[in-house]
Amino acid sequence: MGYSRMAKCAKIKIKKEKAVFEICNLKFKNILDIEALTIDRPITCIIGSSGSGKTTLLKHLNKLYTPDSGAITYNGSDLAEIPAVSLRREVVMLGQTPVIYNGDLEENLQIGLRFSEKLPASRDRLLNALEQVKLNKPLDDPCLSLSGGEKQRLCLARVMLMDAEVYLLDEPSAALDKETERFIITNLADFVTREKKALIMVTHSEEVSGLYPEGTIRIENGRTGGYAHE
Ligand SMILES: Nc1ncnc2c1ncn2[C@@H]1O[C@H](COP(=O)(O)OP(=O)(O)OP(=O)(O)O)[C@@H](O)[C@H]1O
Repeated sequence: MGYSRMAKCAKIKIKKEKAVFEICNLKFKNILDIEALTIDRPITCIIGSSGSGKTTLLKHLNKLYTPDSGAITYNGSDLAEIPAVSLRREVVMLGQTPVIYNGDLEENLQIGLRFSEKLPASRDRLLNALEQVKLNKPLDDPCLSLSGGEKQRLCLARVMLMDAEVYLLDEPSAALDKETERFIITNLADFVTREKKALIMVTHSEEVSGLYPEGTIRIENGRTGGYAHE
């Protein structure tokens, strides 16, 4: 990227305590065209109509997609220079479709830690994670018979165990009723705030984005003007 384009973005950069992601002149196919975006609040909700590019943006933050042009930095380092495996130890993503493996709840909870070469969690931590997502099932219960919402909650518990710095969640409450949604999202938000981590979630739920008006970013036709309350 030319120096002048970076300088232009630097000028409009908003100084905050900790900039998590900064995006500058990102173009991707005809889907995203983001001139400048800083994502630096503890809780960020990405909203916008279907097909507007929300998931595509989230995938860029996890290096599942690479911009055609432009740059993304994570805490000041160019994402292009960070190996995907290292990034994903700190920045974990939960996609729209819950992925459940053969086996019981315990195996499904531990597998995220195993994939990222972290130590297994104790039984107490596993039970606590299930409590956080309101899933009252024994650890040795098989998973394949869980309902859609239960599978989604199990996957949420799995990522919460990862002790990441940033959680990227794509419609984490899509399969949940309103009461469970509120319980789980506020629990998650309390957890990331308490632990000084960041939560970036794509959501269609006005109940969820309504809880965090200052953290809401609207994206339409692949473009965004940043946080609604700058
Ligand atoms: N790798 C890709 N190649 C080509 N087109 C893609 C690719 N990924 C997504 N798209 C298209 O880009 C557009 C934006 O998709 P995206 O999944 O980011 O939307 P979204 O805002 O998350 O939508 P929804 O709310 O329905 O989940 C869609 O038209 C989609 O078909």
